[in-house]
Amino acid sequence: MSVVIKYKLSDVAKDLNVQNKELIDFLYQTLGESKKHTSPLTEAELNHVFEHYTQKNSEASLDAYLASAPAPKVAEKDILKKADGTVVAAGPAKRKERIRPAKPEKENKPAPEKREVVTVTVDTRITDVNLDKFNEKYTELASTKNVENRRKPTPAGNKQKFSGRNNRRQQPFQKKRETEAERLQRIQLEKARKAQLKVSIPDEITVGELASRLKVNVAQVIKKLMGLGIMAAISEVVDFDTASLVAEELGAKVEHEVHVTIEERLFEVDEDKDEDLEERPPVVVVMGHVDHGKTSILDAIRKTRVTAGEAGGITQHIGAYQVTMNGKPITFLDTPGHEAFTSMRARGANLTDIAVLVVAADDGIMPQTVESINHAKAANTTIIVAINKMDKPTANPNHVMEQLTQYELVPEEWGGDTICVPVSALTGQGIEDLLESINLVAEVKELKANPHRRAKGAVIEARLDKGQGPVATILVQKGTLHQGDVVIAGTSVGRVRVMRDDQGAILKEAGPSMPVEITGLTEVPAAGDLFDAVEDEKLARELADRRAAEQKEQQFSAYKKVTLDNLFSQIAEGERKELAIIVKADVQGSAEAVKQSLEKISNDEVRVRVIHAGVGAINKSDVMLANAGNAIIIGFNVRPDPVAKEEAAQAEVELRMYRVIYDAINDVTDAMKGMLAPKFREVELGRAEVRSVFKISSAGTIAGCYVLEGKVTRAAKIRLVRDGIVITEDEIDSLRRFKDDVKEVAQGYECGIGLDKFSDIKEGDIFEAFIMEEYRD
Ligand SMILES: Nc1nc2c(ncn2[C@@H]2O[C@H](COP(=O)(O)OP(=O)(O)OP(=O)(O)O)[C@@H](O)[C@H]2O)c(=O)[nH]1
Repeated sequence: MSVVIKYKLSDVAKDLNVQNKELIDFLYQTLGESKKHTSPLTEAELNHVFEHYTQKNSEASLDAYLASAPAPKVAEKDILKKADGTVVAAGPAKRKERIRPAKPEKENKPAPEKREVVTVTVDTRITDVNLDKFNEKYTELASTKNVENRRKPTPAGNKQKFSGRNNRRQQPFQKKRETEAERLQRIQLEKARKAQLKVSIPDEITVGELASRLKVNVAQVIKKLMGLGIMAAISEVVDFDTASLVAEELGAKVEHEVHVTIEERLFEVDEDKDEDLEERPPVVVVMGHVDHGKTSILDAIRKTRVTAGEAGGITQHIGAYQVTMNGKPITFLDTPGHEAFTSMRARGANLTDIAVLVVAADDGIMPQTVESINHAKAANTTIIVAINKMDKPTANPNHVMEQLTQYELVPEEWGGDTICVPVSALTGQGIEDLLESINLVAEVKELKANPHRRAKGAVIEARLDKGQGPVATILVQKGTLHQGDVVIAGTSVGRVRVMRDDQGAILKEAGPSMPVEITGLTEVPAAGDLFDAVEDEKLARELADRRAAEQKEQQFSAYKKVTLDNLFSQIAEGERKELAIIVKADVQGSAEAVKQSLEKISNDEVRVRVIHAGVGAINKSDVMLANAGNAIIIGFNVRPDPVAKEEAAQAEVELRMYRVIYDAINDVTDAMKGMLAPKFREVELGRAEVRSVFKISSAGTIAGCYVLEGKVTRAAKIRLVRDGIVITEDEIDSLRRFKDDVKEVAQGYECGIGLDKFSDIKEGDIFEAFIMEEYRD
């Protein structure tokens, strides 16, 4: 930003004792600036001019100067004498006068040009002219003439430097000079402040806020933005890049203001680099219908490690364990059923890589098998089918495989990609095959994690031990957990005191996919809570406190679970594009029928997706699945069991019971449409022709009409059409037959119609009567 100093060119010329024209030419030639004698010169121009003339003068040499200008010398000498009261050596004084300020003459007004020269030098120096440069020049001059310099040395040496303060002698101009000095000083200060001004700008900032942070006028910011091709009003938001461009243009130093959450400060949020990733064991969950042998298979698998010669010992139940197959460890979540699985998924922790679906070979696929399939699919987990109880004579694995195909699980041997392994938990037959298959799938999945970072994972289960305090089994998902690490799990913080594996062995560290039991937490975390090893315990406690407060708050303000009542607001707010439904019915046929009918009612705004359709009472597992997938449950001719009812109430999962399919379909359809913005369409009622127009003082303009077709009702709107052009649309103010107000007038009858606002009715106008009708698709 250039600072304009209000020195007219003519004044400067006078000061420098040159012709206006000379200065004008000089500026034009050197700077390309066309100036008039009245034009004010900017600070830069003044500097330029001053430098030029100073150099010119110095080149002339003092001797020559003194010798060649006796007349002014006398005058200046006089001035000096009078102002100082002392006689100052002529030579240096002469030189000083050219560059030194203030030799005002109280009684004898000095020659104007002399005064002005001084004034200019003072002012120029006070602005940001590089004083050193001029002092240097003066030093050179002074040193060459030092011998002749007979004046008393000044305190700064025997040369006088420009100081900006040696202007005391120019009394008549004192005031003006001071004002100018102050002004220039202020400008200088402002400049200095601007140069130093540091602004911190967030990712987004309003124009007004930016201006206030830059300590400038909003108009200036808007102008700069316009320069960048951005039209933005005071309240509009600009991004960091734009704002920083503006700020820099206005001379400010920009800092990026970043809001860092506690989580960001606490957790390592950066993505792992590919080169840091290392192979990790797969995490496997065993699922299936009740009594198909989940527990037996988990036990059978656990036994393999004893037979495989691994360190045996007393196996303690820690909710997860590892076995090694062909040198490769596999982690099993020892939680039959999908409880942990779903509760974790509801919290966003997808722990499992592979689901072993246990199907009894003699029983085939049962309702909970289907649930399990749906759970696994919803979690994007690869399914391996263990066809169990192969030792039984009634085992029919082919039948199981056939059934599986109905659920898009086509066995490998039939050309699909689902591995089916016949096993017997009882005899141990096929268990190793199962483990090998798991390794195979794991290999294909290329499961990797970075062990070289702070540990991150999830709580599998937790309990309060009388002796040890809170004990939690956690699964490390990435990083390595060390004894002594500070961890935060949900609202619980603590230092890992003792860390054990599933066989009770004390560990110092645990890497990815390793399940361990830890003590040292301050409170018992919930299964499914995510845990993070952190560096800053204090910050972790702060986060835990905040989480606890948030949890409380959430309990009070109902969590926005989808219900048929709020479905629409959620759709309208763009929060919901899909309505997930779980269907439970009395018989498979109805379940299928309800499922298909529901899926058909998807519309543009929302897709209905039945994530699970099964037979039997609504159970806890349905509620958990609904909770994890934010679904509603529709029961057809079935009831929820008491546990499910309680769980649903707690988790705020909506349960809807129907006895007629049609009602269920209708409710869902209504809920989906109910919140749509109402749509209107026009319904034509009839047309009337204006045959005469009356002006009645009490009623205004009345059109005497004849109803050509349809009818005209009192509530109708009227579109007035004249020669095929719509003149206006209005409402009916009065509708009369003879003297009576009527509700409607049918085709072939005459009536008088007064419009609400429009009165410029003409004979021959056509009144089209219509109503607006709300409708739904
Ligand atoms: N013959 C035979 N019986 C088995 C086999 N596996 C399990 N069983 C039996 O089937 C019954 C149920 O086995 P569990 O392992 O408890 O089945 P589960 O799926 O864990 O059952 P829940 O935990 O109740 O859901 C037990 O009586 C087991 O002995 C097998 O391979 N062959």
